Amino acid sequence: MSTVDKMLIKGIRSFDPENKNVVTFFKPLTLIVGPNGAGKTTIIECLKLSCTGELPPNARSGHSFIHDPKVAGETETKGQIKLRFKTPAGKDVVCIRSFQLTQKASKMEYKAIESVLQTINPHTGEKVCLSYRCADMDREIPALMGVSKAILENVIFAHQDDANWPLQDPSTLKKKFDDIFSATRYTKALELRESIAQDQEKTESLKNQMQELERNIQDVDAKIHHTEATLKDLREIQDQISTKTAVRRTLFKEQQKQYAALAEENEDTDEELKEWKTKFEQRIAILKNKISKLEREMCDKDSESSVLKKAINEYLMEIIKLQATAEAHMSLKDERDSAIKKLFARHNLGSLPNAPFSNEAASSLTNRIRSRLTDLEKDLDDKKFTSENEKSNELELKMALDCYLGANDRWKNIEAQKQAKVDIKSNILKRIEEKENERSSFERLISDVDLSRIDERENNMTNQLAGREFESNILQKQSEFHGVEQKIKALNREKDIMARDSEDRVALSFKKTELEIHLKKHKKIIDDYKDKIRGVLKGRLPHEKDLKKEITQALRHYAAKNEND
Ligand SMILES: Nc1ncnc2c1ncn2[C@@H]1O[C@H](COP(=O)(O)OP(=O)(O)OP(=O)(O)O)[C@@H](O)[C@H]1O
Repeated sequence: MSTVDKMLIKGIRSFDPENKNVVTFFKPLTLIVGPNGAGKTTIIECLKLSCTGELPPNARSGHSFIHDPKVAGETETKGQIKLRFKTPAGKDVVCIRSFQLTQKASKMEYKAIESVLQTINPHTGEKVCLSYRCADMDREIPALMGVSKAILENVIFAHQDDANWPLQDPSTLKKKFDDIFSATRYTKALELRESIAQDQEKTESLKNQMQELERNIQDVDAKIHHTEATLKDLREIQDQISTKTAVRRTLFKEQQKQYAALAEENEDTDEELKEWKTKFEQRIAILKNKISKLEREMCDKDSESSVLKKAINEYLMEIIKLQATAEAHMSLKDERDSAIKKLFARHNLGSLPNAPFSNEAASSLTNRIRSRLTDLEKDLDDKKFTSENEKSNELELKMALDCYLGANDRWKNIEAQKQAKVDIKSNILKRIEEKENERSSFERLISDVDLSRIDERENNMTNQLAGREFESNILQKQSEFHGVEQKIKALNREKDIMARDSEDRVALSFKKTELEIHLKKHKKIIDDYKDKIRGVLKGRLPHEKDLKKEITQALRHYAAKNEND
């Protein structure tokens, strides 16, 4: 069962818009007691409005339901109802509805501002706020409470002004009852149920029909497949028949033709025909042999013809080449003739026969040209001789010119050097002049200085210096310095001696280690020899002074033994 826990009222009827007025509802019963005009009816009205969204009958479309702004001394009042209830499942839900009443110039304006539902997320424990349109909220809360809106409105939170609704006209009363008992919905549900049942029946029968049809379709499909396969086979057979018929027809036609071609009907016996057949076959074999032989011959002829074709081509190429050389020869001949003509014309060598010249004519003309050429060469040699003389003169002239040019260059160089030296000299003279000017200026400055005063100051200074006994101090410091130098020298000598000592010590330590190594080696050698002697003298080691004697005895003994052996 759904229960209402708490309600907050602000700015509704006589409830102050500034203060939060909270009403807590107790179980199993809450009594609301108060004087007239205290606000009891307002609490019920707020409960009803929260749950159903329905304003009370006397609210004048909300204008008189919200706290009057005139009473509050404002132009606008805001009202709020916050209702906390538990759903039948025990879930806490808070429903918040806010309103606003504004005093405009001529009239009041009522507005429902917002409708919010607050729930608590069971997983996180956080508040979840959902904003709703008023109409949606009015449907949502009765659904959450599990009580119909008509019961909430007309039974649970029935307003005192509407308390006589059971006495209203029958149509209104019926409607209310229908709403309360959800009669229309019930009839609708019944109708719906009936129609669903009918639909289900129809669906069942349709399903059955469908299954039957599917089965039929499957049968038909199978039949179609079977028929298709048969049809395919029949088509193949039909194709085969048509080809066979065509073959038969052609064969028949051929037979007919052969039959028509026969002059007369052969009346030979089978044996004769067989003999004729063998002969025919032999003849065919001979003919085949001939054909193959002819084919081979044809091949040979083909190869021969290809060789000949190649040769023809080569000859043709040669002919073309020869034609080209003949043409070139003719053009050379023309050139020769024109050259002869030109030479004859240039050197006035006489008359010429008509062109083209024959080879003999050309050679005689060439001889004439050659003789003319030899004459010209002779002339040339003569002229060359005279020109050589001229050349020697030219050479002399050239040498003289070269000498002149060289001398001219040298003169120019010397001139340039001379000019440079003149410039340097003028610079030096300038600097000398400047230095002389400087000197004269310094001399003038010195002449301006008072020499007598400077001398006097110098004398004073020397006197002061003499009074301070610098000389004796310098001598003393010099002797001290000498003494320190002596000490340093002595220390250096000592240092050298110590360095030499340390070197000697290092060398000594090296020698000691060497000595130890030698001693060890020596001892080892002695031990080895002692072992050997023990081995020879059967484990006996004689005293050092008898050692030599014993060894010589042993050696002799061994030598004698060896000789005897
Ligand atoms: N719009 C309004 N603004 C301010 N106050 C209003 C408004 N409308 C009604 N009131 C005041 O609210 C009070 C009405 O309260 P309500 O009728 O709830 O009281 P009650 O306790 O039910 O009284 P009763 O016992 O007579 O039924 C009145 O005092 C009325 O003057």
